[in-house]
Amino acid sequence: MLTDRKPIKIHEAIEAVLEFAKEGEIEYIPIEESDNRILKASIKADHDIPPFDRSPLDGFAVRAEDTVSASSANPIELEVIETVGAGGLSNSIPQKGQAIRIMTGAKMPEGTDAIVMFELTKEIERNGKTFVSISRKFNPGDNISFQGEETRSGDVLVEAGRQVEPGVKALLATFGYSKVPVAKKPTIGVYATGTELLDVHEELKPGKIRNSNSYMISSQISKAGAIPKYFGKLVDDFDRCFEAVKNALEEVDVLITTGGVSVGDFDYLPAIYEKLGANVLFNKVGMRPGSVTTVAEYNGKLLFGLSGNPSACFVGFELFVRPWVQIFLGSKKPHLQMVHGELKSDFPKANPFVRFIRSKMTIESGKVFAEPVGLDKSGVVTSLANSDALVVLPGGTRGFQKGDTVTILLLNGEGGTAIFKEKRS
Ligand SMILES: Nc1nc2c(c(=O)[nH]1)N[C@H]1C(S)=C(S)[C@@H](COP(=O)(O)OP(=O)(O)OC[C@H]3O[C@@H](n4cnc5c(N)ncnc54)[C@H](O)[C@@H]3O)O[C@H]1N2
Ligand code: MOO
Ligand SMILES: [Mg+2]
Repeated sequence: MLTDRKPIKIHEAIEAVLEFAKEGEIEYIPIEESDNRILKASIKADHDIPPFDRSPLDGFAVRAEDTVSASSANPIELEVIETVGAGGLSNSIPQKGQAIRIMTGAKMPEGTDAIVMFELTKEIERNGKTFVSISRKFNPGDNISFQGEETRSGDVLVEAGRQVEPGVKALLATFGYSKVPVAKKPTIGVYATGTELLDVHEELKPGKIRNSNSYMISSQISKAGAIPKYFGKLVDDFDRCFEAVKNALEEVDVLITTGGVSVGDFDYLPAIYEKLGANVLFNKVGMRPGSVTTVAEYNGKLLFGLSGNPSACFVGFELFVRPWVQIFLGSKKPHLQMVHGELKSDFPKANPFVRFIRSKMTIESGKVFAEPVGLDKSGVVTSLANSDALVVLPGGTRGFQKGDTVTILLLNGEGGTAIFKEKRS
């Protein structure tokens, strides 16, 4: 067993993984299924918005010149010759002294050049005809929503690499994208290793625990935008694990294993990588939790050997696997978003290595705070349910106090452009 492992820096490990990053192919999917997918092409306006001059009000389309002499002392009357609703078109061209009743969104009738809202008018019925009384002057162009005033044909409205959110979806629909060009999702295989693991439906037995990692990791894979393919759990048996890993690799873009990656007698992943002839990028990282995270490459495919300890497994995924997925999808912000904020409680433990503390982020009076949650050990699972951020405490430090400014990595949200880089180690 290889026990003299040399830890590398976190950013070096991330960079080593991203040497094997590649962008996936494009696929066209129905707009209804495009939520949260990443656009592979920018959205370009292929027509003006609005596409025609239209009324922004319910009222009357008039010839402005007819209103020149109108005042409250001297209102003018125009004959209403037609009514047009949104989606309809006028059939007549108003002549001097005539107007068209018009609704919001309807195309401006030919021959009219101003809109007067209902509230500024009075309607009069006389001799079977309808007239509208107007008591002020309107200028040509008053209250018209002009063609192209919002967007011109040819304008790029959303860049490739953006996620489809409700506002983006509105544009996709506006420009007729019934099929949306998005990045094809990579498939990421998951094997949980460990003779101690029970299935979720099984009763606890002495010495055994339920397998939580594969569910957690599958969920992290989906959240990162990829497709999880869970192959099952494996007992710690070299030959069975070797065959399983080798075969699974053929079916996926990336393979994650959890557990069996440290220096124990039954930690077989390092020997499996060796027998495979895989190129091990690193097998120890200067961080806690997740120090045993090992990444290997075989025929251009990455094998992530994440720790069996749930918190270490979680952090290993977020730091190393997530950016690979995000780049595959074409995201321009593949890393966890980094902010600075105030520590909400003391953290007295010394940190020989950089420490990622599961934390809850809050914003109070416009200031960012982070509060460590739960027990800070790599085997802990409960704190994960209550964290939405990782507080990063630098290595070589003797603990931190409430009120100290710290770096915080956000687990939710749109991601960031910068790779986390430790200042000291
Ligand atoms: N002599 C040393 N021992 C250990 C070292 C070391 O440097 N020297 N590192 C420790 C650290 S740090 C970690 S982290 C763990 C990593 O161990 P492995 O990745 O080999 O994982 P396992 O040994 O298989 O399991 C560790 C732990 O996690 C539990 N586990 C495993 N799989 C699951 C799962 N699917 N769901 C929930 N929990 C799981 C397992 O039962 C163990 O308790 O090594 C330390 N040892
Ligand atoms: O790899 Mo272990 O999680 O450092 O804590
Ligand atoms: Mg182990």
